[in-house]
Amino acid sequence: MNFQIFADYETLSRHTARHIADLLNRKPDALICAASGDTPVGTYRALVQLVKNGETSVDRCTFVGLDEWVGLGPESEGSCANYLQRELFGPLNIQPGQYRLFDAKADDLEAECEDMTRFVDERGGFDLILVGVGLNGHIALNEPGTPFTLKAHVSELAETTITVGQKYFSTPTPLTLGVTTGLQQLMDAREAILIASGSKKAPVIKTALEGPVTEDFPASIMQTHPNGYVWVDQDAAGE
Ligand SMILES: N[C@@H]1[C@@H](O)[C@H](O)[C@@H](COP(=O)(O)O)O[C@@H]1O
Repeated sequence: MNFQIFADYETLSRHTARHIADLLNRKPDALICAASGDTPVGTYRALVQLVKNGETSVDRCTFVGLDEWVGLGPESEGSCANYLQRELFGPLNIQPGQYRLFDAKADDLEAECEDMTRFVDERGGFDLILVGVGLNGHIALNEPGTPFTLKAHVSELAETTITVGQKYFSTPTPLTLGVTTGLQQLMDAREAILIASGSKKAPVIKTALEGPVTEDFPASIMQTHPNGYVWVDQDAAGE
């Protein structure tokens, strides 16, 4: 695993965007799993800049949304779909045929997860998965205690996730379940990048990197990824 500390959020974001651009230049039809959340905003903005400058192209790649709140769709401001459209697909002019998002309003969520897993498997797995980390150590919506061996699945949200998740919504929103990419898919991805920023994430990063590798702290799985990168800013490296 590669651990690097960057001076600030801007530098971290530019470095991560550059890494994605390098992958796209090597493999223009790459399959990329993209997180939502506050952390990757800077990375996506930097990537948009690189594309605008002609340093890379997203014309042939495919994106998969990392996770979604069950019951919410793109019309909901706090949904992952809305976020990815706003921060990534819109600014990059990504066409509808170039991405697959969880349908978290599907009647049969298990079938939706199986379908998502099939979509990824049929394309040979992820070339790159970009994730953030929750305050309880979750990756995507893989909460503490989730087996490392799961692919896409329905997850019962932890209390912290429900509380912290309110920051994405302007009015209180009931959240109970999620649909999420599984940690087996993160392990199977040819590259996995976890980014974190800010002092709130410092204890999380310490436990993820120095604690035992355990399903009780999902982010610890990064220690075992053969091409895993944990990139943080100074504040997130504080502990
Ligand atoms: N489900 C999302 C994760 O995919 C995200 O990476 C994490 C951190 O979010 P943020 O970057 O806003 O701190 O928590 C959320 O609950």
